[in-house]
Amino acid sequence: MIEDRVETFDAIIIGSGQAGNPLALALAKEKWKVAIVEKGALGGTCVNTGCTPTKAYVASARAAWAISNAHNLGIEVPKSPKVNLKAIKKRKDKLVTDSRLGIRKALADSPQVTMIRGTASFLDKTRVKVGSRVLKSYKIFLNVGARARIPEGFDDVDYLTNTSILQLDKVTDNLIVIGGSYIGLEFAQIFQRLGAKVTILEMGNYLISKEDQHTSELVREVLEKEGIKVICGAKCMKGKNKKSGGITVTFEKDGKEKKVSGSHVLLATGRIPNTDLLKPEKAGLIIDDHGYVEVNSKLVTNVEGIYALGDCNGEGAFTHTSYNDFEIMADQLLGEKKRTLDDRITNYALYIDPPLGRAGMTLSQAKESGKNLLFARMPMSDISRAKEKGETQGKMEVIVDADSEQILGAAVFGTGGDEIIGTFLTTMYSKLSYKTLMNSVQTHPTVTELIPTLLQQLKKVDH
Ligand SMILES: Cc1cc2nc3c(=O)[nH]c(=O)nc-3n(C[C@H](O)[C@H](O)[C@H](O)COP(=O)(O)OP(=O)(O)OC[C@H]3O[C@@H](n4cnc5c(N)ncnc54)[C@H](O)[C@@H]3O)c2cc1C
Ligand SMILES: NC(=O)c1ccc[n+]([C@@H]2O[C@H](COP(=O)([O-])OP(=O)(O)OC[C@H]3O[C@@H](n4cnc5c(N)ncnc54)[C@H](O)[C@@H]3O)[C@@H](O)[C@H]2O)c1
Repeated sequence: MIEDRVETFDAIIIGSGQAGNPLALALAKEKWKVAIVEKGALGGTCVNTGCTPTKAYVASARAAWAISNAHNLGIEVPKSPKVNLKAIKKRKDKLVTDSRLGIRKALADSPQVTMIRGTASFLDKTRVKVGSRVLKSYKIFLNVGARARIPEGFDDVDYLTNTSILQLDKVTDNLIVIGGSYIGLEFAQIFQRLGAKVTILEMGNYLISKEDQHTSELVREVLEKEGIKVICGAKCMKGKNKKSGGITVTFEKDGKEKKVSGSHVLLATGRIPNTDLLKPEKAGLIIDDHGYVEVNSKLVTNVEGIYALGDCNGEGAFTHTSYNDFEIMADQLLGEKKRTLDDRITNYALYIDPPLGRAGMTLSQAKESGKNLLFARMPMSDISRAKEKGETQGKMEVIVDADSEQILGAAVFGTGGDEIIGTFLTTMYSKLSYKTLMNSVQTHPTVTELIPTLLQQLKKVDH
């Protein structure tokens, strides 16, 4: 009888991602008996195939770029740098392994936590199957993340994804990147800087289409200046392995069929949530058309006792949003029950170099809100610190609600943009008037010291 074999827990967590691990530890600390189920490597996407490895590669690519461009700062480098992808990968693998081992140790050190390896799927709304084991709980937390979406027409091709490209130990000759958004642009610049010839094919008319067109055009300029070929309005239809090696991609542009060939192709065409593996219908869970589990602002699904956190709930697709889901969940279960998704202000960075830091609304989104707006923009080329560094590409801009005086959104695309954006974000979370920031004295010489100057230039926006 199945009931004889059932193992019962106070909580079952499916997925050892950016929300699952801290939640397991927080619940265990309060003496809950917790099972955490993981089918792959501990730490999920961020640690193994996402943020950590890509940002390690961004650092190596930046070093290669700095050496190639050192003559601009008066340093003569005798010959072009030699890139050793094996060594770059080894450094990345150590960072990943250290992080993974840290998670394994933290979970193993907690006697209240049982780690179960395998793929979990629902039997019903309180029971989950993992191999031959059956687990039961009245509280089940889904943190199953997402995987690369493979578009139709590429099934029979030797394509790369964010996972397999990180296993290469030789830089590709010609890399075709399909998808001009976060994943595509970061890998495109990494590989171009490491010595590959890169072509980006993007279906939309602009790169990173979630941003304002002005930002998108500046990003394109930066990438093209480094030698990356960008083709927008290119819907990729299929790929074909060439007999002589390499791959040909067929795409449609302006109603015409075109082809481009390369030694490798990276599919960066979005992500699909791993909810299909859960057999969610057996628990009666509502899954939307894109595969996300629907949740309310407290992360509760339509089924009592089942919660969804991280990328799989469609409420954010970043490590910090997944971790914030953990914080909300912990507060709802163990704390003051005050934190919800409604408190979160959108923010992220695109880690090309220079990075794009973003907080809150874009200008187009702000215009759609119907509010009275103030807006200011300043090119990085006006900023002393950027000139001194010889890194003057990009801009800084801010949008303010003219009535409440609160900052609605900001973008810092330029040297240090991923860190500087935090100044705007903190002001937004503090609900301060922009004038507080405008009247602050910032350290010289920094890019941040120009934020007060930027705010002095705010002008009314005509809708
Ligand atoms: C290339 C790349 C770069 C990125 N860079 C950044 C960045 O710089 N900054 C940033 O904020 N975000 C970045 N992200 C996004 C970030 O990695 C994710 O948003 C983050 O990892 C949150 O994921 P999660 O917690 O929802 O789940 P994940 O970390 O994806 O974990 C889900 C886990 O669940 C497991 N699982 C799935 N189904 C089952 C099942 N049925 N049974 C058992 N286990 C299961 C999976 O194996 C996985 O380990 C990047 C993503 C990619 C792909
Ligand atoms: N810096 C970061 O924080 C970071 C970095 C990487 C990834 N991420 C996360 O990962 C998520 C996924 O990123 P992503 O870039 O894969 O997905 P995305 O959904 O943002 O972009 C996919 C792109 O592929 C294009 N595309 C789709 N099919 C195509 C086709 N057939 N031909 C040509 N173009 C096509 C789309 O138009 C789109 O621009 C992001 O939402 C982000 O949250 C974050």
